[in-house]
Amino acid sequence: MKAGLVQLCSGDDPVANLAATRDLIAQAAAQGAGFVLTPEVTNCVSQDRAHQRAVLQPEADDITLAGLRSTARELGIWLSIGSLALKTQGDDTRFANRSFLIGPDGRIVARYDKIHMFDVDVSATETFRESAGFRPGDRAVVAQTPFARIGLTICYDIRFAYLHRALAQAGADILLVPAAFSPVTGAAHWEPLLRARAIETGCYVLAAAQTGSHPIRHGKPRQTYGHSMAISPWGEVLVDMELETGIAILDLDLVQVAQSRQRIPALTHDRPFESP
Ligand SMILES: O=C(O)CNC(=O)[C@H](CS)NC(=O)CCC(=O)C(=O)O
Repeated sequence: MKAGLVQLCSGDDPVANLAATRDLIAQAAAQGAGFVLTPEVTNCVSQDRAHQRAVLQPEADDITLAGLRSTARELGIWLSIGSLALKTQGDDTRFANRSFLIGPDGRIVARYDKIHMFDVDVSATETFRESAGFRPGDRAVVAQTPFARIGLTICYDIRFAYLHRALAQAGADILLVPAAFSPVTGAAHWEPLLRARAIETGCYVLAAAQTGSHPIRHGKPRQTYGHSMAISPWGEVLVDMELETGIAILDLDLVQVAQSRQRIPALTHDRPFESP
């Protein structure tokens, strides 16, 4: 199976983002990818709540979800929509940051709501309060496909080793890490975090990222780190897309998952211990 990473510079207009995303997915499929991945918030990069209220939709009406399900069906590919910002139902009116795995028939095979919220003061000028706009999920997800079992995570989740360990121990061969990482924390932490999660779990780690200066017309400008990456189950960097938007294709060899875990079976060596 060939995988294709799509690196985007989404703005705050879902219509424009959908067109750009479909174009790159089609390029990846044309180059042989049977499994294509897009970044976090593929449909809309925005921190302007009023704008989000105006353009975001609930899952049932979302144009990006409907459009990309058609794309997956037309191209006959597996598609990870890294995430969509969506309106939710119920008393908690915050948005969902939700990832979807789409089958080659356009069916939704799995969905996952980001669990860990990026509520962080990176510096005096760079502060994030994701939980002010988004409501966290509370359920980890491993999806079965004919080629692999796939563990879903989103962005800041990468800092929580226990989630990745739980996904791998539940059978995941591949961990997905769609992201919109901050340039500052990306330069300091992105690659070692991805490599650590691959080494600890013996999983492939596939990380499609947002990159660059986003075309945002409402509210605060936003930059992201880029560097979409693929990491082998042994921890090697197979792909680093640097800063440009576009696609990268790689071969997935699931035998390497078993081989890595045979060499270092740490995943099966948990021990009970008293809390400190
Ligand atoms: O707000 C949105 O549009 C969608 N959500 C995101 O972009 C999220 C929250 S701001 N970004 C991250 O989790 C970056 C994590 C990160 O950079 C780190 O862990 O260092």
